[in-house]
Amino acid sequence: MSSRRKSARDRARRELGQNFLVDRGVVRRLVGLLDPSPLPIVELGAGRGALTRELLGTGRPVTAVELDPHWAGALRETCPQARVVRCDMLAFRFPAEPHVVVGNLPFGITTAMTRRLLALRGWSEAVLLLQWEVARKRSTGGTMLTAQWAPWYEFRCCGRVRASSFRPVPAVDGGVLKVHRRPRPLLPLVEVKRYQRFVGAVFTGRGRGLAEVVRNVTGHRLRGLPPLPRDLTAESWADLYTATR
Ligand SMILES: C[S@@+](CC[C@H](N)C(=O)[O-])C[C@H]1O[C@@H](n2cnc3c(N)ncnc32)[C@H](O)[C@@H]1O
Repeated sequence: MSSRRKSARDRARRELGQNFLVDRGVVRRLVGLLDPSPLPIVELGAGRGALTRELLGTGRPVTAVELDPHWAGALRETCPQARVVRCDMLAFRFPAEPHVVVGNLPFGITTAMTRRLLALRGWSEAVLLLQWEVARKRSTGGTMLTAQWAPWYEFRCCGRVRASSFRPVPAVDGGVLKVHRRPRPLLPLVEVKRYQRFVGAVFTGRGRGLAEVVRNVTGHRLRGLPPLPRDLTAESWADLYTATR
């Protein structure tokens, strides 16, 4: 490879968060986390196709989304059974029919992509490989984003992935976040905007402890609240919202 092409590849690797999975065990683990179903799979950031090949092995239709023209072209050759779409995952038009989502996401856009996914309606489960700390916090309700969607989704951390499982090796370990759309949401979807404003106000509100914050935000004096917003379960967020509307 010429040095010009090599430096263009190096730049893409950095700018597009190209840390490719090289551990087959991790690849199998990720695909094994999908619930058994015939639903088509959308893979976000397919890269060299380590996950794509394993996903195709399930026999389900696979759409592989990849922004880098080099790897999108290579995927068309190496994974001809997949539908390869070269585009930005943040602008990709997700299928209208039911599907599931899998992705080893580029670390730089994990929050933006997770936010976008949560606002979409067509998928039923997502298996996402993120930075370990992000996967851990999202699954424990410790982030505002998780709390804002908890009545409609279940978030579960499915373990850590060592940095040595990627090439090049990233600075931090990865973590697997599995998100399920709740078949029976804890609040009706029409409440989503109002509920999310409420959670935002509680997370950023003034006061010593959750009870005081809730009183400042809503005027309601409630007993028995845990000390911090992150201590609330999805059910308690929904109950708190209902009790203070
Ligand atoms: C962490 S790598 C994962 C690659 C492959 N799935 C694997 O596990 O080895 C992330 C991939 O997402 C691609 N990517 C980065 N930004 C993207 C974007 N905005 N839209 C689509 N793909 C993107 C990168 O080019 C890279 O191939």
